[in-house]
Parts: sequence; C-alpha cells; structure tokens
Amino acid sequence: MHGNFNNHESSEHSKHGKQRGWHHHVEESEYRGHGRDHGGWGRHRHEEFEHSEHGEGRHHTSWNLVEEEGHRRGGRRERIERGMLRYLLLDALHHGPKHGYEIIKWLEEQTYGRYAPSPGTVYPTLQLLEDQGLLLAQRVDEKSIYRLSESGEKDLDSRADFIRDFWERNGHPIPSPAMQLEAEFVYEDLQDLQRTVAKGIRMTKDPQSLLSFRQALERCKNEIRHVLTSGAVPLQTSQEKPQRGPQLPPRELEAAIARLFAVEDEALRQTTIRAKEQGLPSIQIAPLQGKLLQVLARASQARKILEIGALAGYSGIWLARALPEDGRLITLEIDITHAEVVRESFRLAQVDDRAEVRVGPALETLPQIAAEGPFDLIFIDADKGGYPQYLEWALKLARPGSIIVADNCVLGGDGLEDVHKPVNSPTGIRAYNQRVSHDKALCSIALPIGSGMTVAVVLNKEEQE
Ligand SMILES: C[S@@+](CC[C@H](N)C(=O)[O-])C[C@H]1O[C@@H](n2cnc3c(N)ncnc32)[C@H](O)[C@@H]1O
Repeated sequence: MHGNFNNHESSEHSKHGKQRGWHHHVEESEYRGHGRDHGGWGRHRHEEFEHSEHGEGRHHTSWNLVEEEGHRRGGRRERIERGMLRYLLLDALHHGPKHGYEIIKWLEEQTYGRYAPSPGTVYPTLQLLEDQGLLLAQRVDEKSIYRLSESGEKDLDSRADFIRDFWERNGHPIPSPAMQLEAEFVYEDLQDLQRTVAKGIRMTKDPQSLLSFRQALERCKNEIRHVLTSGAVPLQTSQEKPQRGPQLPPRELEAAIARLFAVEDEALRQTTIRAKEQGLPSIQIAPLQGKLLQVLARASQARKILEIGALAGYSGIWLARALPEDGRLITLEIDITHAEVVRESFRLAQVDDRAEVRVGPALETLPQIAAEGPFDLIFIDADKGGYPQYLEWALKLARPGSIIVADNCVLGGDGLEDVHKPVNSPTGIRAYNQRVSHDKALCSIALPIGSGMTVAVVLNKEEQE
C-alpha cells in the first residue's frame, strides 16, 4: 500500500458506499505501533474498505453491530479494520480453547500489549460467532469456554492474509523509542531513494545509465545484507575507495575522456557526415577508440598498418595519422561503394599519400598482401564471424612486437561468456577471445571501451611462458 499518509479518504469511500455494500471511514492516527505501509512502525494509516454485494454479504448486518477497537496502551495501539476482530478471535481459538477473558489476554500478550480488544466488543462478537456456528461453547464454572468449529476454521482460512499481516506487524516485541525514531529515519531515506530512482528512470534516455542504477542498487542491497548478517558496515576495499564528486555512467565517462583526449577535427567529423549522406551505417569506432589506436600505433612505432573492415575510412584516418610520412596503411573492404567513400575520405583528410583501400572479401585479399608484411599493427573490424580466421591471418602477417586489435569484442559481456562454444559460433567473437586470451604467443587484454576492444601483442619465442 503506497498511499499518501495524509489523505483522508472518507469522501472517496462514501462515494462508493451505496447499494447493499457498506463502507468504513479511513482513519489516520499518529501511531507508534507497527505500520502496514512500512511493514514496520511509523505513521500508520488504517484504510478500511468497501464490501460490495459480491463480497461477503452474509456478514453485513451483523458486522455493523459490532464496534471493535484495540485499547491504547502506553502510547502504542493497534486498530484493526471494522469487522476484522472476528478473525482475531477465531485465530486466538485456533491456538486452543479459551474463555472470553483469556482470549483478550492472549491477544494482548501475543501483541506485546499493542492490541487488547475491550470486553464490550469481544463478548458480543463471540456470541455472534457462536450463533453463526463458527464457535462451539461449553459452560464450565459459570464461564463459556469456546473452541473453533470446522466452519470456523474455514472462515479463518478465508482471511489468512489479514491474519498474516496482523502478526507481521504485531507479533514481536516493541522497540525502544530510540529504535523507533531511527527506523522512521530509515523509512524516510528509503522513500527518498525510491523517489530519486524513479526520477532518474523518468529522466534518463540511456539504457547504460539504467544498468548503472541497477548496479548501484545491487551494491546498496549487498551492503545491507552484510549489515544484517555481520552487524557491521562492510569495510571499504582498496578498489572501493569512498567516491568523491559526481560519478558518471560509463558512456558519459567515455564522452568526457574523449572531449579531453580525442577531439575530432573537421576531417573526421565530415567523414561520418558524408558516410551517413551516402547511406552507410553509423558503425564506425568512437573517437576514444580512434585515439587508442593511435596510441598503440605510436607505441609500436608502426610503419605498416593493416585494417580489415574500412567502412567510410574513419578509423583508417585515425590510424594513418599515427604513421610516419613513409608509413603505409592498407585497409580491406568488401563493399565497392564503401571503398569509394573511403578513397574520398582519405583524400579529404590528406592521408591518401599513405593510406589505400583494397576491395574484395578480406579472406581473398589477405593472401595477396602477404608479401607486403609484416605489419606492425593490425586492426580487425569486419564481419564478426570471420574474426577467428582474421586472427590466423593477422598472426601470419605480424612480427614479434606487432599489435593486433579487434573491435566489438566485449558486447556487454556477450563476447566473453560461453567461450567453449565452437569456433564457428555465430559471431566468432567468443572464439576469438578464447584464442587471444589463451595463446602463449600473445599477451592480450579486452578493454571495455566502445563495445569492447581486444588488444594483443605478439611475443617472441623468449617472451612466451
Ligand atoms: C564495422 S565496419 C568498419 C568500421 C571502420 N573500421 C571504422 O571504424 O570506421 C565493417 C566494415 O567491414 C566490411 N566487411 C564486412 N565483411 C567483410 C569482408 N568479408 N571483407 C572485407 N570487408 C568486410 C563492411 O562492408 C563494413 O564496411
């Protein structure tokens, strides 16, 4: 029940309280017993409900006769919905035969004093239940001892939810005032958190941010579980230093890094704009990845670079710009239309003196360029099913110290799981990762950048473990 605690809903209810149904008022009390809205203590709204003719009409007249209310006890009280006392009486007798006063005491004790119905409401209700055949009464020493009849058990069963909720609220000791106050704060924080998350969900347009919300909530739940089991807040591990300042979700973080480290110039921007205009898909690498390729090319002092999968030449431009004047980039492209766009891109970016595109299926072109190797850096970014074969070729065309990079290798984790799937699995990415991560001739890592890049360095014999 997530209602506005301050709403007084009598008018709403009386609007519906018509025909043969009857309604109750909604009662709000400043309450320090256990509240249902919270599942704990706090301000508690007792919401009563309308019974229609489709409900339990057979009780209507008799219920109206009975006023039920718990006593106020030491500032704590439990009030129950009108008409529900009968089920508490039935429940008391379900736990053994009792006379009227014993029932009152039993309820008072079991609720730790929260609820003690008055004799003035209990005795008429017992009489009513007996008349309805739900109780059996036996006179012993001037007192009636009651026990449940079979139909009484059934009637009680029909309200099992109410009974369960009642005991969840009331069947445990009352916490100290200090505990109650702290608990109020916890509930307020919880509601605040719920509002914040709901607002975040409404405002965000990025699925990655939603994933980050879930991860943050998971961390919070884990910490609370830890407190529950060990009674203490978990120690921060060295990787989980207290966080300072706003935390950006991964995509925004990449964009922020790119703004600082990988700013596109006009030639690069125009490359993607022209590619779009020509109807090419926007599946080029991100600026951050382009810069990473440049860093790797520079680190390996690359003079010859091979790329498999050119599209419009965007990544090719990043790579070609990391080459010395006499360096060479060969990029392979199956689609002749794409290849034409690539040529124009290289010309406009003024790297056409060192970068060229070769047209055809890569597996046919690769054997033809074997004589032009070895290549210092090889970037694989074509059809994903071909990755394992491209890796074979990359290893043939590389030298010790060469770097082999492949794009789209993490795919939100899909590229990493189930690495034992056959090498010709649909994407080939898992097989690729399996191979580069285990091959002794390679030192490799997958990076969660873009949709994930795997970087591998070819080792010489002495370097291999
Ligand atoms: C993801 S795009 C390349 C993006 C490019 N590396 C960039 O970041 O700017 C993949 C390209 O590989 C090409 N391709 C697909 N299968 C190929 C194959 N068997 N041989 C060569 N190129 C292929 C596609 O036509 C497409 O242009």
